[in-house]
Amino acid sequence: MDTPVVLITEELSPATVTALGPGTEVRRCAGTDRAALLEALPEADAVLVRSATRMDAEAIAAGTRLKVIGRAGVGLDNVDVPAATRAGVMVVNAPTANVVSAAELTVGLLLAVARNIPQAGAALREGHWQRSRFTGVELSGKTLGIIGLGRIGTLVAQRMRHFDMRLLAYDPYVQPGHAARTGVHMTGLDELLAESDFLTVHLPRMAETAGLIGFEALQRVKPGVRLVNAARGGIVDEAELYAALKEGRVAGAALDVFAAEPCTDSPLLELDNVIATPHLGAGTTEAQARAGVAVAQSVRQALAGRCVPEAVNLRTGTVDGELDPWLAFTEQLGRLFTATAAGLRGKLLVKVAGEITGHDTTALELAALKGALGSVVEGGVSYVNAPLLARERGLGTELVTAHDAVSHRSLVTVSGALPSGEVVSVSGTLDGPGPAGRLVEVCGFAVDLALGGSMAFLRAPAGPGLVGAVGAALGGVPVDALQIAHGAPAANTGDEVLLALNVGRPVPRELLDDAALRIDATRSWSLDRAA
Ligand SMILES: NC(=O)c1ccc[n+]([C@@H]2O[C@H](COP(=O)([O-])OP(=O)(O)OC[C@H]3O[C@@H](n4cnc5c(N)ncnc54)[C@H](O)[C@@H]3O)[C@@H](O)[C@H]2O)c1
Ligand SMILES: O=C(O)[C@H](O)COP(=O)(O)O
Repeated sequence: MDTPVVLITEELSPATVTALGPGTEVRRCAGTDRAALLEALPEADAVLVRSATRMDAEAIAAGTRLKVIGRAGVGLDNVDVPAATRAGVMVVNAPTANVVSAAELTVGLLLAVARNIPQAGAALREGHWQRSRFTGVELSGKTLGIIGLGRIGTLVAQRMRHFDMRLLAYDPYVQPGHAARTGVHMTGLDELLAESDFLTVHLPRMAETAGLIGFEALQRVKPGVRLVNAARGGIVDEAELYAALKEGRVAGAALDVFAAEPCTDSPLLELDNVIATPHLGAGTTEAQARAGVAVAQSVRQALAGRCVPEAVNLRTGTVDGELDPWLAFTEQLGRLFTATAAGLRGKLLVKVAGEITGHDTTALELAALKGALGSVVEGGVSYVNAPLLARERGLGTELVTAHDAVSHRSLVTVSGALPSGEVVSVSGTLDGPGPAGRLVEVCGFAVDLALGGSMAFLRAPAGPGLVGAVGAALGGVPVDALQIAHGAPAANTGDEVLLALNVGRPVPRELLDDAALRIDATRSWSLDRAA
C-alpha cells in the first residue's frame, strides 16, 4: 500500500505531526487559498484542518482518495458533514481539547470588558495616563446570562461562580439537574436578556442560532449590558450590535469571533467600547497540543481502516482493541454473504455469540454491512456511508447477540432470507488455528476452512466422483484445501453436499461453470481476495 498522504491546511502544533507517526507523508497547503486546496486534495488520504479551511461539498468531491477529515478543534461549521458521510469520508474532531482554553478566554474577556483593560493599555502605550476615562464595573454581585450551557458554557459558569456572580442560563436542551449542580438557574431567553448585566454566548452556529442575538433580542436586554461572544460569529448580528453599542443600550462588547473571518475591517472595530481578539479561544499551547494529538490519533486509526468511535458521522459505540481483528473478519463474512446470496434484499442479520459479546459489538454490524455492500456498490463503501447506502437500497440490518456460541468461544453469523424464503448464512470464528480465521458454516453446511484469499463453492447432490470432476474442471487453479461438507443435523440441506475450496487465485467464471456442469451443481459461487 502507498504511504498515505496527510494534508495539513492550517497551523497545528508540532506534536500533531509526531502523533501521525512515520507511516504517513505530511504535505501542507494554506486552507484559505482555495485554488491550492482544491489542487492538493486529490492526492490526500486525510486532511487536517482548523476553522479557516472550508471543507464544503466541492472540496470533499475534489478529495477523491479522502478517507478522513480531521478537525483539530470543536466547531464543524466549516465542514459539510452530510457531504462527507455520503462520500464515505469519516469526520473526526477533538470536542474537548480546547474547551478549557475557550472558557478561560471568556473569563478574560468578561474581565476586560468590565474594566476596559485593552483600551486603557492601548492609551497608555500612546502616552495617555487616563484613570477616570477607563473606570469600569465590578463583576461581583452582577448577573451573568449564559446562552448555551454546553461544555464551555458550563466551564464558564463554574469559574464565574467564584467571582460571586448570579448565574442564569438559557439552553432548552440541558437537563435541569445539570444546571442545578453547576449553580446555574435556567430561564427563558427573554428573562435572561432582561436580567443579565453580562451576557456570554456559547452556542454552535447553525440555522437555528444564526442571528439569535439580533434586533429583537438586543431590544430586550437590560440597558448597559456587556456582551461577550467567544463562540461563533454570526450568532450575534454584527450590524444590530453596532447600533446597540452606538446607542449605549449595550455598554460594551468583547468579540473573539466574527461572521466572516479573518476580519480586520468591521465597523465594530472602530468603536471604543468594543474589544476584540482574532479567534483566540483555542490559541494556547496546551489546547493546540491536545487537539492536534487527539485528531492525529483518530486519523491514524481511520487510515488503518479501523472504526473510530469518536467520528462524528459514525454510528457505533466504543471499539475495544480486542474487537479490531473481528472487524476485518466480519467484513469478510459480509463479502462472502453477498457472494453466497447472489444479491442483497430485505434484512441483513448479524448474530454475534460467545465471549466477544463481553465487548460493545455494535461496530460488527457496520463491518458486516461494509463487506456485504463492498462488492456491489460503485464508488467505495466505508464504515461511514454503509448505513446510508443500505437505507438507499432498502436493506435493513439487525444485530443480535447471544452469550453462548455452542462449540466455539466466539462466533459471528451473517444471514438473510432470499425472496424464495431460503435462508442464506455464513458463520466464522477467529478462535482456533490460523491468523485468517475459520469459516465454519455456509447455508447450514458445516465446513472448516480458512476464510480469506480466494474461495469457491459448489452445492450439488451427494455422490461419488465429485472431487475428481471438480479438480479436472479447475485445471491449473491451485487448490489449497477442498472439503465436502454435509449439512449440520438441524439444517435443511436435503441430500446435497457443499464443495468448499480455498484456491490460490480467483477461479474464472467459465471454469466454475464447467465444474458445476460436471457435478450437476444446483449453485456455484466464488469469493475473490479482497482488493
Ligand atoms: N473561540 C474559540 O476559539 C472557540 C473555541 C472552542 C469552541 N468554540 C465554539 O464555542 C461553541 C460552544 O462550544 P461547546 O464545546 O461548549 O459546545 P457544546 O455543544 O458543548 O454546547 C453548545 C450548547 O448549546 C446548546 N444549544 C444548541 N442550540 C441551542 C439553541 N438554539 N438555543 C440555546 N442553546 C442551544 C446545546 O444544547 C449545548 O448545550 C461552539 O460554537 C464552538 O465552536 C469557540
Ligand atoms: O471550534 C473551535 O474549536 C474553535 O473555534 C477553535 O477554532 P480554531 O482551531 O480555528 O482556533
